[in-house]
Amino acid sequence: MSEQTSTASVTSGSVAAQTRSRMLEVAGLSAWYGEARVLTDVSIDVAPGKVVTLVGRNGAGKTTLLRSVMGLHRQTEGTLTFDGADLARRSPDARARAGIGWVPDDRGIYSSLTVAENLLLPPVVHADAWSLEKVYEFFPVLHERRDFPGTKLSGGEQQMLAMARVLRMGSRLLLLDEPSEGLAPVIVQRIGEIIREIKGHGVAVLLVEQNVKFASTVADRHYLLAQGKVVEHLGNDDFRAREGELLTYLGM
Ligand SMILES: Nc1ncnc2c1ncn2[C@@H]1O[C@H](COP(=O)(O)OP(=O)(O)OP(=O)(O)O)[C@@H](O)[C@H]1O
Repeated sequence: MSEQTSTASVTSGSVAAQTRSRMLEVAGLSAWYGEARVLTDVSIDVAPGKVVTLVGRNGAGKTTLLRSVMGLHRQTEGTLTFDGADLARRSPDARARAGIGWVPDDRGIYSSLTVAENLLLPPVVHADAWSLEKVYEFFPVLHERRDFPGTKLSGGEQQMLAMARVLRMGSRLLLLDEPSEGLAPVIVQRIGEIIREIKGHGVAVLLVEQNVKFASTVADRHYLLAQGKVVEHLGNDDFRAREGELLTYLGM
């Protein structure tokens, strides 16, 4: 898949032509680390209740894109809007208050705190915040483990806790960085079910994922990143149809 042909299919693809309601809109985003440009003119969008993935090889720029949306990476150009409001000058805290929830790849669980304390520590930042009861109803395993310290949780439980924590804060857009990484297949399947259920609550998800099979079970659309550029934009049916090609391209 050469970058040239791929770019052509972006502009001619049916997905690009669709009109979608946009919760998050990233337009013409470029990002640098010092002199090194790692994102070039990236434009993506995510609608409420939809899951959109960023797929690409290591170093393609996926995490930098998520961090730029959260305001954790600031050496950028381009526009970022959330619910129609410009995010550019807002701090990560202000973006969280607007309803963007960051779930890092290391999950960021406080190991010395219990599950309940991890859930209750961050402030509720938005009126759409899930109550603790709703969180426990949705994630029964967190209720069972509510008095366990973070250190005693499995990787899958930590991932659920990290997602639950931002839902309790009131996030309406979850930024998930490789949620399936390092988890057993059966747990990955459960995380997939949770992501699909979250959609039903109107929550949007922007998901960085290298696991193409997993991505195809949860997502509505996919952006393929290569060397900091969007080289493909595919609906999930096209993504599934081209799964073999994409796996080869990703070196999997
Ligand atoms: N703190 C940093 N300083 C300098 N360069 C960085 C830094 N973080 C990432 N990079 C570089 O930016 C590019 C994009 O990295 P990024 O982590 O966004 O990619 P990725 O697609 O998420 O890959 P991975 O899955 O390996 O994290 C890579 O070339 C990486 O080496």
